[in-house]
Amino acid sequence: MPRFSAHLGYLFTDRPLLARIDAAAACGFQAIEGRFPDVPAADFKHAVERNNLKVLGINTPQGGPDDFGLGALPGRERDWRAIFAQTLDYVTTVGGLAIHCLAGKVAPEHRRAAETTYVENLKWAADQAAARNVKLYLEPINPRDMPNYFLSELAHAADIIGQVGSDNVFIQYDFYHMQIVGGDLIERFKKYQPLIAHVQCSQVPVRHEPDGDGEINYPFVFAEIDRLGYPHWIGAEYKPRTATESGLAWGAAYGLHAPGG
Ligand SMILES: O=C(O)[C@H](O)C(=O)CO
Ligand SMILES: [Mg+2]
Repeated sequence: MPRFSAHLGYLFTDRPLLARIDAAAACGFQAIEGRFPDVPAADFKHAVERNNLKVLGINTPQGGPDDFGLGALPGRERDWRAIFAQTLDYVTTVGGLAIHCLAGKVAPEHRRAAETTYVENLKWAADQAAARNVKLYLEPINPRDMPNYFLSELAHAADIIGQVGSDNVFIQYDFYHMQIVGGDLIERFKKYQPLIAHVQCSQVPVRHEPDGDGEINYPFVFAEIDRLGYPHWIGAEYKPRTATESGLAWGAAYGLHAPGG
């Protein structure tokens, strides 16, 4: 049976972060994930515990306003180590499982250097994380939404993981990005399944609820990955059409509901 986690960077965004945690639990989510939190870790932990939720992955901070992560940025290695250490401390304090290592945006002429930087940064980070029982996730993000983002291809993510050579680095397979960059969602999921430790969902072309209004047949996708033995969570990472609570019909079969429903 598919299990869903609420991505707090996308759902319930009409309220502050700690109230989003309460709202996710009230709607039947049993786990949360998201961007680097803008509240102290102790407050986050308290909100998670009072709602009996699991914390899955947290992103590394984005860096400066023009960055989308620092993991692959040549010359920013010290900054990367600092934000990674900050994220690892946060994740372990709140009992989280993983860190999504944002790669950052890289101009075409710097991609070769960026590859070396990303691999070396991840080797260092994978050791740090493994020592504290935290996994690392890499997520290919489509270049239509995020031009110049270093990691947009699934095969590239798998290749980077091979170069890092750690058994603590995995793919975060977001069906939204995967549909835009290549489609063939289930065959590619099967091919890389041993490396996939988390998936996320939203509709295409508009990134809204994973319901019937779009390119992806989610009831089929959810049933199929379940049949294939996918044991991990599915992150609900979409932009609700209106209030998050009024758009949960897609999740009724999986225990999601409006508060009190
Ligand atoms: O944009 C995405 O799909 C990533 O999952 C993310 O968390 C970036 O903030
Ligand atoms: Mg995603």
